[in-house]
Amino acid sequence: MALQERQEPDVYQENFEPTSYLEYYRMNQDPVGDEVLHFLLKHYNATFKPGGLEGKLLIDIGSGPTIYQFLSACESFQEIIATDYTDKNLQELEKWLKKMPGAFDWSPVVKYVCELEGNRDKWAEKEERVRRTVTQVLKCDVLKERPLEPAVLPPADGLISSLCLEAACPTPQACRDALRHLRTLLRLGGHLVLSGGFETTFFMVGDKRFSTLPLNEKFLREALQEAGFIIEKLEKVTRAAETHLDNRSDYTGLFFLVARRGD
Ligand SMILES: C[S@@+](CC[C@H](N)C(=O)[O-])C[C@H]1O[C@@H](n2cnc3c(N)ncnc32)[C@H](O)[C@@H]1O
Repeated sequence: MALQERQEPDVYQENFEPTSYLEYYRMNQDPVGDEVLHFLLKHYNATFKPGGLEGKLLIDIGSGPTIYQFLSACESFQEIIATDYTDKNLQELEKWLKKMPGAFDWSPVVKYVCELEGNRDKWAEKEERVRRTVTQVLKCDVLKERPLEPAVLPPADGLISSLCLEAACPTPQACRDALRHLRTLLRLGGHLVLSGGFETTFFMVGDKRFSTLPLNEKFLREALQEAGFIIEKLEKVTRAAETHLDNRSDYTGLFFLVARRGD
């Protein structure tokens, strides 16, 4: 199938400012970011705790400039590869990974996850573990048949992706195709851990508005089945009343699912 040509100007390369986006993740300062973090961190912790998913290689699809999604997975995967579509996000990730000046302070979020794991004092150690485990930061485009080209990687044991597909896919068919593209990165029996918002049509990054593909449970179940995944767990939460007043995005809820790649 012909690659999805980008008609519109490259809104993410041009307008997605990592430092503006990171403002959502200043813990205890942003109700929307807190709602997302509390939900996702709880389920990442439950998914990657001892006895949960584990393996050699985990690839994060559409990492953005964030590292919260690695905090539990770094305990059960030997190597994590972060990926994103924009150069600025990849540079922001490198800033934190290499402890460069001006990097975002994730320590409140790291401490929160260490508390979930029962040892808040280990937060500095946890940060170093993430820095050791995230070995590469690669360019990614989920609309391409081979999302990570030109990089060629061994089949991953796991994929994670948070709040990316709804941002990256302009149509439902593009999302179905993206799931098929992601499947090619995963070994047979490997797991996809997918999370995001329900019914989101836009979100703001600073003063820039990004349109998104509104997802719902029915569509996700059908699209994942069509792409050859078996859903093993799907958690969801309705958006809290107090964040509905926040007009930076119109998501109605959040989902977190674990699916296995069938043969
Ligand atoms: C809402 S942000 C999510 C970032 C991060 N995963 C998180 O949990 O906050 C959406 C991300 O999707 C990325 N993106 C946009 N188009 C993409 C594409 N075609 N392929 C992969 N990622 C894309 C953007 O660069 C951005 O980092």
